[in-house]
Amino acid sequence: MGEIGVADADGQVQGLGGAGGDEKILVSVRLRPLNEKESTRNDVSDWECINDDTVIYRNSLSVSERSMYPTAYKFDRVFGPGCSTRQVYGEGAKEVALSVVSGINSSVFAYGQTSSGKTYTMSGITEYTVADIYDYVEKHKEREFTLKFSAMEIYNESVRDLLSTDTTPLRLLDDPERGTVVERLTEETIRDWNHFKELLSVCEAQRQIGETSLNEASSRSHQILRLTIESSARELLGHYKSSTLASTVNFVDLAGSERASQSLSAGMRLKEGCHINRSLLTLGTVIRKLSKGRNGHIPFRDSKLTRILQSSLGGNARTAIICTMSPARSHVEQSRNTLLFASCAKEVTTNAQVNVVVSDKTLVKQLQRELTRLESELKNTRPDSVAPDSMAVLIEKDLQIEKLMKEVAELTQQLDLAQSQVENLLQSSEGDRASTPDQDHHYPKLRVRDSFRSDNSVSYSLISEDPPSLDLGARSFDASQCSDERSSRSSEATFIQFPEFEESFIPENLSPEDSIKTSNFVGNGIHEKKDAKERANQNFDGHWKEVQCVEVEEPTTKPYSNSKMSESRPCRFEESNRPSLDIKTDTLGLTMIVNEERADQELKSPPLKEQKELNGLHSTFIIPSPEKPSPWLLKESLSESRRFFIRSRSCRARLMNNSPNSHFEKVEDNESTPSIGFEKDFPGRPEGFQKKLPVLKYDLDVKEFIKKCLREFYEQLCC
Ligand SMILES: Nc1ncnc2c1ncn2[C@@H]1O[C@H](COP(=O)(O)OP(=O)(O)OP(=O)(O)O)[C@@H](O)[C@H]1O
Repeated sequence: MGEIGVADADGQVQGLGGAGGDEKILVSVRLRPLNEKESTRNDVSDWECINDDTVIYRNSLSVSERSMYPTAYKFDRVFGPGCSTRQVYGEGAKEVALSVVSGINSSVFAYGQTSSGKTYTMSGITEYTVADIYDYVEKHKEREFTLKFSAMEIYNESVRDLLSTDTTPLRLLDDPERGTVVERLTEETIRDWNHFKELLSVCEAQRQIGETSLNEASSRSHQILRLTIESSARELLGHYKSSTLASTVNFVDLAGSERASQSLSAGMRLKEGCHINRSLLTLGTVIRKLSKGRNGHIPFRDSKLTRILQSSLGGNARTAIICTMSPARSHVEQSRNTLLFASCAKEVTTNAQVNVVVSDKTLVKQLQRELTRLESELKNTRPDSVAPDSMAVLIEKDLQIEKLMKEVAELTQQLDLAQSQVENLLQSSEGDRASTPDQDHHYPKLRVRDSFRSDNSVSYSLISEDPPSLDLGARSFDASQCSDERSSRSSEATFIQFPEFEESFIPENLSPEDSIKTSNFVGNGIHEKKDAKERANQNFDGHWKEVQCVEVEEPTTKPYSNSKMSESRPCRFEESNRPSLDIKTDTLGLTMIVNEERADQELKSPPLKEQKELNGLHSTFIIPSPEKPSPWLLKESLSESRRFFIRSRSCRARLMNNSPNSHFEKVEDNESTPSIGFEKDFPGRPEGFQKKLPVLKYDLDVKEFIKKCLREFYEQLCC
């Protein structure tokens, strides 16, 4: 058999013999008639069953006895001397005993003093029960029953197998499911009624019986006859169609308590009596404690009797106790003790359950079904019920961090490259300037506000990766000429210095997006963050729309033989051999593409517009130096100072002082003209710029900002 389970009794099981659950032990009292010896002694009967449940002490009690002992005892059922054993069985044990056929454990006890009729009663109850079981089996052909019988006795606190000739004491084992188990206890399957009777005879023959003064065949041991019934449905119908019910009914014939003085025991009988009384005392203690509830320690293990009967006394069993007593006055004290025991037993509650035994095959099937169900639940609930756990969040965060780190690394690399380029350019520029005589300190300082910078920021320079090619038929512009020494050394020169204005005639409606392409753009130092983009967008158009031409009146002596300037259009420079194709100038890192038509349109613009543009440039982007007046503010004095802004053929703004020989540079319109790159035009690193570069911090915010600006500028400039 497989695992033993416990289930609540359902209707089917109840129909078989009774319901389980909490219930009190069924306690009955049986008075036997006075036996021959008692009658011989003229012993009188002081006990009488006045009704079915009450027994009274008829003899008059003294005053002291009345305060100590009650005169009436009430139980579930009392049986007088005239009641038969069948009646006792039928009314005091049958219901409990037959619960075994329903899968409920049950026990029937006989408790009383020696010679009170325990063996006499229990022998009858056992046979009646087995007979009724057989009768039940005969009436329930739909189920297949198996009856197994075992018998043991506890003699002098040793367990012995009554169905075996081996007198070796049996060990008691504790099974977590079945409770106390007697090891190697013989269990015989009852074939039929006769077989059962034979087994009973074997037990009777094996049991320790001795002669005492009170009983010629006194039982000197506690006998436990155990009948186990297993049943299963022949057809797999009903709730327990695939299960087997297994339960046990115990018929317990206890050894009788005795007084050594009364039983005249001595020697072996005295020893037997001591063990009997000790185990009965433990049984009484257990019953008394159980009657007060299950709190505290219950000394089941203090004797083998209570240990074996533990489940029957307070566990998974229905229990009926029949207390036998002699009505003789001579045994009144023993009878009171029996009634006291019965009174306590009446309060004990047991909790019987239907015992379902699952076969190994059925158990495997059940486990397989349960496994399938759990797997299905797991599959169904996983997508819905499992929320993103911490691991998923961490993985996502790690991926984000990794992505950001890559971006930061790229930006850092770009910044390093740009900074290196700037350093190279600055060194080159400084080298050129160091080799150039200080001849431009008289030039008016031209300041163009850096729209990308705040007042306290490092200049935001536009540089070209390659030296700008300025020789597209245009005159070159030497940046060193348009910046005086003081301004170039000024720590406040945090502005964009346009060394060249390759294309001044940019159509007014030409947006940077369609007119400017960048070959390289590197921000050297950025301290503006959030508003940089906005200001860049706002001012970018202004730079290239309004800073179209900065010119002053034409010098008296034209320095360019191949150029002519229009007097009526002072800002105009008409070039006969102006390139017919787009003018491409890599200036400040920006390549400006203006086609010829647009340039012509611009050239044909009315002077008023140009003046307006010039004013706009003046008011917005060209800030006169506080040290020196700007040429357009001192237009009248320009002739005197001989400072001019002239326009090259490529509309390059050119700043000239009054020393044509030293400041006018004639540039031939040929391809061989050495290009004056940014490295030459760059006036030198502003002091502020030099100071602030090292403090650039590539923290995440700056890099993110740089990345953002770069990306937007690229998108705007390249589209
Ligand atoms: N109800 C009864 N009607 C008639 N005779 C009875 C009844 N009960 C017991 N007897 C008789 O009393 C005698 C003793 O009975 P029994 O052996 O059953 O007592 P006991 O309690 O088992 O004693 P012990 O504890 O010593 O074994 C027997 O001869 C038995 O026939």
